[in-house]
Amino acid sequence: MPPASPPATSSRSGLLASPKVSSRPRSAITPRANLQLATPKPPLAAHKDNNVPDSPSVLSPVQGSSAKIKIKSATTPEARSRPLLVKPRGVGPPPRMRKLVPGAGGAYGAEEDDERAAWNNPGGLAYSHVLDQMEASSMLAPSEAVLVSVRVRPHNAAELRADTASAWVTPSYDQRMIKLAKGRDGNRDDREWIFDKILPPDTDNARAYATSARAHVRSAMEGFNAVIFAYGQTASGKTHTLTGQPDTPGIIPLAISDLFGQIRSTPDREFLLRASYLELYNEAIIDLLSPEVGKELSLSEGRKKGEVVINGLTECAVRTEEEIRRLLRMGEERRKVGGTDWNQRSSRSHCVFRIVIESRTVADGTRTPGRDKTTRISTLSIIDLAGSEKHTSSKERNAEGRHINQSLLTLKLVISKLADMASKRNVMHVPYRDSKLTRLLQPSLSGDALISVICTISPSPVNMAESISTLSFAQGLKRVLLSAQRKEVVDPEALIQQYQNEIAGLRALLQEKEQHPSSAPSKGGEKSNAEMENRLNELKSLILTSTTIGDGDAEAGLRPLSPSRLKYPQLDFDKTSVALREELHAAELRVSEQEEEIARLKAELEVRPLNPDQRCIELQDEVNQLRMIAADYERHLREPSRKVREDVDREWAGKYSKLESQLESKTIWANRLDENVRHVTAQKRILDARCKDAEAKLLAVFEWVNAALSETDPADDDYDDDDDDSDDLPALGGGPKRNPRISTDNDFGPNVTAEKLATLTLNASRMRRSGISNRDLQSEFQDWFKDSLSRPGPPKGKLLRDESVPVLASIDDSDDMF
Ligand SMILES: Nc1ncnc2c1ncn2[C@@H]1O[C@H](COP(=O)(O)OP(=O)(O)OP(=O)(O)O)[C@@H](O)[C@H]1O
Repeated sequence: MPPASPPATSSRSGLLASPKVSSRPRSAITPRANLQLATPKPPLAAHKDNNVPDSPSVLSPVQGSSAKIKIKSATTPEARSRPLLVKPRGVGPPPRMRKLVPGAGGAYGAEEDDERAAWNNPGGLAYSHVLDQMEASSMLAPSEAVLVSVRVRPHNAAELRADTASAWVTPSYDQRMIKLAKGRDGNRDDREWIFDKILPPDTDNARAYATSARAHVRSAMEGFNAVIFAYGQTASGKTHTLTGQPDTPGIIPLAISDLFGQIRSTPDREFLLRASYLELYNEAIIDLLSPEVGKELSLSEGRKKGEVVINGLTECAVRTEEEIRRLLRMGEERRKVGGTDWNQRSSRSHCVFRIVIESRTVADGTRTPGRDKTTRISTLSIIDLAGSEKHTSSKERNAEGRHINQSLLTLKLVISKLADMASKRNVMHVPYRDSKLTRLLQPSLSGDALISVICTISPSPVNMAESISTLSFAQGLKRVLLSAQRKEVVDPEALIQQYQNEIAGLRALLQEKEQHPSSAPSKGGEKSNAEMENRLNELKSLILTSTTIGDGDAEAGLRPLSPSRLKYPQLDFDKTSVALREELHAAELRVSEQEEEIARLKAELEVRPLNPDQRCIELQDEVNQLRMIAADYERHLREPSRKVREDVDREWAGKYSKLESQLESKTIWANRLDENVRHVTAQKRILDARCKDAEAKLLAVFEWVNAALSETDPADDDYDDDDDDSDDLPALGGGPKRNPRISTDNDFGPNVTAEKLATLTLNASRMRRSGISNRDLQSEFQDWFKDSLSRPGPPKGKLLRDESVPVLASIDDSDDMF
């Protein structure tokens, strides 16, 4: 069964200050830290452990210490205001004796001067340790100063291509100093910076946690508000440091593990943990754990001066590491990241991961409250600031960048004002309200929390200006004064106290019901036993003690450093036990199936003949038989198909030849038709010409006849030679009476003979004599003539070879119409 998701409470909560839970009246939820400080705060020992990063908590107060509640710095105000840029002249070797020793891959340098170190440190004490002791007087007490570390990331691939040299070095005589390496021209900017820790590029996240965060995490368990944040230009390694990767978990996952480890090793206290996660994107506060994705939250003033309340922030009570990790993953999926010109996954917002820790004493590891009635309430806040950045090629990124730069600028200003205040300079106003980031950080920056800042810088000379800017910000931070105090309150409304009260009430009720099962429900109301038991179990599970936290969690807490994790990097150690159990079950099923299969195969093998040669022969036979069958099958398979194909071929060949002969005769027909068309066209042309000729001739004939008629006057005796009708004919072809206008030559064509003309003329004269006028005669004659012309002649075509194709005989040129 999957573990129940952690209960979420929506609260009006002050970030980095006193936790608030909305279920309680606002007046009751503010821990009265200033009123009820019970346990004195002992001096913290961070500086002693500077060179032993893996040692236990360095800021945890020693139990039972009788030191003052608020630790004052051993230094004078003058010492506090002294700049932290300390150059240990007179201690370090003279510059000419130092030589630059490239770090791994030449990426980072460290100056080495063994001779000088031996000379200066005859006892063999680590040089930096000597310096630690020397510097101690000029440093603020850790409880009052911000712990500032500088982490130089390794060169990335692009930087390595451009220039493998690091812009920064840490001299071997002072592991807390960082300074600029010699430039290409051999010159060097002489500036040096000293911080609490310098983490060179080869530092892994586990070491970064041990040196820069563990003390703060453990202090938070002890009841001090603690803030850890990463600051640096974009792509300098803030997210890598805080979140990390599955194989190199960052400060947040390591802190979670550490918290649970601490609970395990503190049998005299019980704890209640609540987690929240928010981001500050373009000046809007977004709740990353709210069921309503992208829920925007508002800020308001708390009741105390400088207190800031985030209204409606979701806080989830968590029981196991896995639950917190799940919440973290959820928040990380929701937070705004985007590709920029410098970082493929750049954080586009400031993110705050926060755990509220409540704890109380218990007697001997039991749930019985101890004699101390106070509840410690503290907040551990881990903040991944978005990186300052230059103008990018994306519009959206530029808008985000403006907001990021603006809020970081305000943060710088606030820090510088606070540093001035610490130096007793007259500061009228600290501009917390100029950005939401500084408003959120106000309670911590104004001194209510232990602060550790990891400033990340790039090793590349290209980013030198930004790195120097980061270092000066870090320097300002070192001058800020803190006055964190343990938050121990006698608060009946502390959540852990409320839960304990409810647990006690439920237990009493259940006991009463057990003793008097028949009695009417009294204080328990309508709740059934089962409901009460469920609630009781839920509450019990939320209150964590060394006995309720399983070893698994504790082991998981040290995952990053565990040998198993190192040995099996491919394994997902973050899986829930339920998921792992399911996987195990599935794997077991598969194993049992495979075992069955193995058994079956074994049985089969046993009944097989053991002689391998025999088996080979058998198999060879089988193969041969199969080959024969296949060949036969192929033969039979091919036979019918061949026949079918032949039939089809034959059928199509017949069709083809028939169509071909049809095509041939059609072609002949078409050719002849074409020939005839051409022939007819030619004949038509001849006929047209002849018609024209005939018409011309006809006209000539008309003219001639008309002329003959007009010359043949019936009254003229000259024409009437005898009584014979023939006398009526005009004299043609010459004669004494012939009209001279009438040509005697036959120029009407060979067919219009003189006889024909004579007949015509005779007819005409006969008609005239019978009283027909000249005009009528002429028209009559014309009709006759036309009639004779239009009378159809005999068909002149004849059919050749094919009956359907008439082939016309040529018109005989001699075949005149007349
Ligand atoms: N110490 C380191 N060791 C190995 N890789 C690192 C280290 N620091 C950073 N990187 C790599 O450099 C790249 C940029 O780092 P990261 O995203 O942490 O930068 P950032 O400062 O959070 O940037 P931004 O402000 O844009 O979010 C990442 O690919 C990261 O894995």
